[in-house]
Amino acid sequence: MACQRSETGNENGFKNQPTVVVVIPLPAQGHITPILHLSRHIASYQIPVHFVGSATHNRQAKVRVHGLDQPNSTNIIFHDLIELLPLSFPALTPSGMSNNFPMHLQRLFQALSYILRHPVSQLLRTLSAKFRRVVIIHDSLMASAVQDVESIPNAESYTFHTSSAFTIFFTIWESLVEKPFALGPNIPKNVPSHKGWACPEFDKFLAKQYKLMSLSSGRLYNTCKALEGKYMDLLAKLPVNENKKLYAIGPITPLKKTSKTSSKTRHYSLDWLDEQEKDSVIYVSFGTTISMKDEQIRELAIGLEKSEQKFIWILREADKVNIFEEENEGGIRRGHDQLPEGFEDRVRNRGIVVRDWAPQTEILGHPATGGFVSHCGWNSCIESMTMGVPIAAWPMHSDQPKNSFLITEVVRVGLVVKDWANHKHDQVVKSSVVENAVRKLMSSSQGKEIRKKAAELGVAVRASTAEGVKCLYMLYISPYADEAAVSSV
Ligand SMILES: O=c1ccn([C@@H]2O[C@H](COP(=O)(O)OP(=O)(O)O[C@H]3O[C@H](CO)[C@@H](O)[C@H](O)[C@H]3O)[C@@H](O)[C@H]2O)c(=O)[nH]1
Repeated sequence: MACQRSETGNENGFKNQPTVVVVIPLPAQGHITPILHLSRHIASYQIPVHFVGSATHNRQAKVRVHGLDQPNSTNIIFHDLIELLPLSFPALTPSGMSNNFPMHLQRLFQALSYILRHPVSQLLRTLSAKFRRVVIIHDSLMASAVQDVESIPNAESYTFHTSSAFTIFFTIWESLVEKPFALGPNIPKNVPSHKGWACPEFDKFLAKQYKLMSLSSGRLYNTCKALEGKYMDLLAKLPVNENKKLYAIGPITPLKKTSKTSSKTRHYSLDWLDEQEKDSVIYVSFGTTISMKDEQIRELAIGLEKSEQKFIWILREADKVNIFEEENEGGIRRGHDQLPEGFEDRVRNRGIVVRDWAPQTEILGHPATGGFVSHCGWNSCIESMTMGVPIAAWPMHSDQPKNSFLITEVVRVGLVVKDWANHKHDQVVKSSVVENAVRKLMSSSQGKEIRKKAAELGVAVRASTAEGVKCLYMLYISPYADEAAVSSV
């Protein structure tokens, strides 16, 4: 390796190193998690990583990541660039979009992407005086915060996309009035449109960030060729990506095998899974931006009960702007009122409802987990596909309908809970629909076929980790490493 490991793990210990990396996540869990995993990968090359955010969101990153105590984590230096969030973030008035869209986070995104610009710029200047090369990796929605990169000669920025290549390609494609080329015969034509799945304010913000992305030297995607090679090729052909380097660096999810040995820190859901048969449990979770209506929670509970399948259900509120505020308690729902009376007693031997932060990747990696009811946030999708677990897709907003289409119609490792093309977004999904979807995935011959396909895809996706690692290696080390070192990775 070209770089030496620092003994101290602090900034001063890296003075003689050629490269430093600065990462800037969007302040939402679905964006913080992948950029933190990416930071750990980079840090494992003995490159210092400066992780930038508000004090609140940096704390959130550290509290919720599973396994930050790995040795290379000492190479990650957190910068609380603003102490406390200086503004209050009331929800914007919804204007005709899906009820599920996280409007309260939208105001936070807008504010932070601008507030961070000045302190980020100062940090970059300090680092540029100490290191030969400053590499900035920013979330695709935080381009505003890094726009001063242009004025720093030894700095270059890369855009990190946290959604699928498929969704990003079709979102851009949809927005192009004049199509720059024809789509081939094997490219689906009936991909769900973005319209109605977000909100006009978000679309305006997205357009602004995408415009500023022209300043970056390349794009990083949390995907791999085995999964989305075709869509990476299409992205490369888009005019917006002309002269840009595109890297499929995924999967960046840690490929941690679930250990059977119990420990004090091990989550109780994993101990419960140890008692269950292989592929017998369905995991139910809707990420960190969705609060279901009480009526929907009841229908889901009845559907799970009637399906007679074993389950782990993560029942949480959407994250608020500050997850540590007392009234939010990190998304934990207070009381059990939303569940049908006696529900938890009746399902005691075959289901558990989890209200705290669950170790999702370990649950998905457990041999007893045989299916996943998911909203199709991209992290959940790629974590599930990496672990070879099939998905019952229940998209709610933003990129989720397109991700769901990719899972169910393109790579075919899942089935839809509901036909969303003909469904009002805020309409309650009935218990019978949930029951049928869960049964189909867990105990029908069609479900068995899908599970087999998901297991095969999992093997290919896990094998791609080496390819993703090579991409990262070339991105961060190659200007200073010899060819032999590059090809040996
Ligand atoms: O108890 C929990 C709940 C969630 N997670 C993790 O939290 C992340 C959630 O991410 P994701 O599945 O992508 O869902 P969201 O939180 O909804 O993600 C937002 O960000 C994603 C990435 O851009 C988008 O694809 C989604 O639509 C958007 O809602 C995943 O890594 C999960 O493993 C846990 O570890 N434990």
